[in-house]
Amino acid sequence: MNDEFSFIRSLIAHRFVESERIEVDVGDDAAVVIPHSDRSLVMTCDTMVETVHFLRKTMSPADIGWKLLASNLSDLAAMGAVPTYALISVAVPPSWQAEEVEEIYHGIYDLAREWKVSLMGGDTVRIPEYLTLTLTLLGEVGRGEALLRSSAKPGDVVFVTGTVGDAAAGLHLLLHHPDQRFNYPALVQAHCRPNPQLHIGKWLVSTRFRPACDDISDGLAQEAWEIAEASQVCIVLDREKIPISEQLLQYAKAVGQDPFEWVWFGGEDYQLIGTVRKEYWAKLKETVKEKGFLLSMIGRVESGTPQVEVESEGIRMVLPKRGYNHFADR
Ligand SMILES: Nc1ncnc2c1ncn2[C@@H]1O[C@H](COP(=O)(O)OP(=O)(O)O)[C@@H](O)[C@H]1O
Ligand SMILES: Cc1ncc(C[n+]2csc(CCOP(=O)(O)OP(=O)(O)O)c2C)c(N)n1
Ligand SMILES: [Mg+2]
Ligand SMILES: [Mg+2]
Ligand SMILES: [Mg+2]
Repeated sequence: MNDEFSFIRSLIAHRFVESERIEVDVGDDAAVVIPHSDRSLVMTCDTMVETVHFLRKTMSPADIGWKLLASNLSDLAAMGAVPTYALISVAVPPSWQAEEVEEIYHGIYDLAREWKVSLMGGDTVRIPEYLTLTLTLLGEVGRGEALLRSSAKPGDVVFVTGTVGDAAAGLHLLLHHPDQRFNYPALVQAHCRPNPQLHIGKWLVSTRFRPACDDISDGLAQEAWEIAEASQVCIVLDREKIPISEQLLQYAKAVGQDPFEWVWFGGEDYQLIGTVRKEYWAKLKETVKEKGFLLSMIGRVESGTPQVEVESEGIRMVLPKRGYNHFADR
């Protein structure tokens, strides 16, 4: 890598672009697109840092690219939005080769193609030590239709998509028992190649039931707390109803770990947690089967102190407001 400009050209050579609304493409000082006049613009941004979000031994370059876009798509899914354009900033240290960064872009493009996200530009700089990637993602949603953390109401049903805790168990496996990776493919997949739940987010908007919604990046407990606080309600989760995968239970048993540590506090599941009026739940559940989505009822919303409680065998306890926290040790 001895020329910044030819490096950028090689990175964007294979990008996915699909839009009739592009006025000025990559290559000028900034990109220009024509907005949809009747839709709201949705914006999000998430970063991945080597040693904090990945290590060379936990994820391949293509996995890192995929997950960078997936984590951003997941935030749009949580808003019920449809993704459109992305910008990527890469800060490359001397320990990473140009070919490896190109591999990262291949991972990004694989997922970008799936969701028709056009890469409209970015930035490329050097950094002394650790590879750092930031993706800014734009999307759209109908005016006033975005799903909010603040719309949970007493009486609502709490739901979650997919299974939870797999990504954290996958990380444990990749760090401590990498030789076991082929025995637990779902855990490795959950950590390295999460699938953002955009179909479900978009469908939730289309029902017009106005559910509350949040994506699970920092852990089920943390995200449930975010909804409880934003909506000023008490969320009661039923421990026995939390969807946990067979592989997670098997792996936890094999390595003598408490599966619920990963389920509640692990994070990076990129599933959606939300709440919806009780009378709409039955209708949601019907459509879910037809569409092949996995959506589980895991609790209820009550009035009272804004907090999250767990109920198990008739006993209720406050679930600690704990999850992944970048500054927990400061
Ligand atoms: N450094 C920052 N400057 C401005 N806004 C930020 C910054 N970091 C986070 N935010 C905003 O704070 C909110 C919560 O961020 P975060 O916890 O990262 O959300 P998520 O877990 O959904 O990615 C978002 O609206 C995000 O855009
Ligand atoms: C090497 C390594 N150590 C620890 C983790 C676990 N981890 C890192 S960041 C994170 C939470 C999600 O990232 P964050 O930047 O907080 O995303 P956001 O909530 O902003 O979407 C977790 C569980 C990891 N993925 N890799
Ligand atoms: Mg974030
Ligand atoms: Mg989020
Ligand atoms: Mg996020």
